[in-house]
Amino acid sequence: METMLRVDQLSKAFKNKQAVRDVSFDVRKGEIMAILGPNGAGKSTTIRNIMGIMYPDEGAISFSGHDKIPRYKIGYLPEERGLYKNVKVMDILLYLAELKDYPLKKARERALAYLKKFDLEGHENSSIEELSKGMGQKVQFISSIIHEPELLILDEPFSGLDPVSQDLFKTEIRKLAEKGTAILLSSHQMNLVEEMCDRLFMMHNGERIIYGDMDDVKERYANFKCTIRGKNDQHELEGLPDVERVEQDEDTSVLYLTRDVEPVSWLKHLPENLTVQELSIDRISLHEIFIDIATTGNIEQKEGATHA
Ligand SMILES: Nc1ncnc2c1ncn2[C@@H]1O[C@H](COP(=O)(O)OP(=O)(O)OP(=O)(O)O)[C@@H](O)[C@H]1O
Repeated sequence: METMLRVDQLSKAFKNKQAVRDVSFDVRKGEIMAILGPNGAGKSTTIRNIMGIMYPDEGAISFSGHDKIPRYKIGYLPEERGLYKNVKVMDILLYLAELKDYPLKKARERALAYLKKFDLEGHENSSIEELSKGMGQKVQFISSIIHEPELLILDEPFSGLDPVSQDLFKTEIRKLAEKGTAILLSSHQMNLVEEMCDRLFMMHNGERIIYGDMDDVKERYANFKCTIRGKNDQHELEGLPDVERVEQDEDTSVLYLTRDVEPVSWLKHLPENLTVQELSIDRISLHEIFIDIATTGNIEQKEGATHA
C-alpha cells in the first residue's frame, strides 16, 4: 500500500520537557492507523508537528514522498472543538472548503449530503451556537472531510458522542478508508480502536513502544489471563507460578499470566484446594495491554518487539 504520511525520527522538546523522542511511523493509503498512549504521552505534539502547527526539533515529516505537506490534501479534526459560534453551518463549511481551494458547488453538494447523513438536514442556516455539543461536533467532522482529503487526522473523534452518533462516525470513517483515505486516529476508547483500526502505534513518555498490525500486536502482547469464580485467597493466587498480578472483585479473581505461558500445562499445576465454580482462560484485550503498559511501565519487554 502506498505511503501517504511518513514521520521519521521526530523529536520535540518544550523547555526541559522532551515531549516526543525519536518517533517514526507511517500511514498508508486506505488504512486506519491508531495513535495511542496515556495522557501526556506525546500524541497531540506529534499531530501538531504533522499539521505544521509547530516544528520538529529533529526528524522529518513527508507526504507522499514530498517534504512540503500540501495542506489542502489534509483533513484535521483537532482535540479542541470549536467553530465560529455565530456563523451559519453552511457558511462555515463553504468557507473552510474555500480555504482548501475546493470547488464551491461541489462543496455545497457534499455539505448537504453529509448534513443529511448526520441527521442535520434543515440545519444549514442554524448558527453553531444553536446546536448541541454533539451536533456541533458533527459539523466539525464534516468540515474536516468536506474537501476530500487524502490524509485525515482525527484527534479523539468519539469523545462526547452518544452511541448512535458514535456508530455514524465509525461507519463514515470506515467508508473513507475503503475509498482510499489514509486515516490517523487518536482515541482513548480501546474497544473502538480494536474494532476499527488496521494498525496501531503506541507511545509512552514521548517514545514509540508498540507499532504494528492490530492482529500481530494482539498476538504478541496479549498475554493470557485466567478468570476464576470462587472464594480464594488473593495472596495464595499471587504466589502461583507464572502469575504477574491478581485482581480480585468479591468472589471473582483475574490472574494475569506471564508471557509465553502454555495454558494447558499451567492449568495442570493449579493446587487442588482452589475453589472453582467457573474458570476461563482468555487473551487480554487491547484495553488491558494499554493499562498494563501505562501502569506497570512494562516497557522493556515490549520495546524489543516493535517492528514496521
Ligand atoms: N506547549 C507546551 N508547552 C510545554 N509543554 C507542553 C506543551 N505541549 C505539550 N507539553 C508537554 O508535552 C508532553 C506531551 O503532551 P501531549 O499533549 O503531546 O500529550 P498527549 O499524548 O496528547 O496527551 P493527552 O492524551 O492528555 O491529550 C506533556 O508532558 C505536556 O505537558
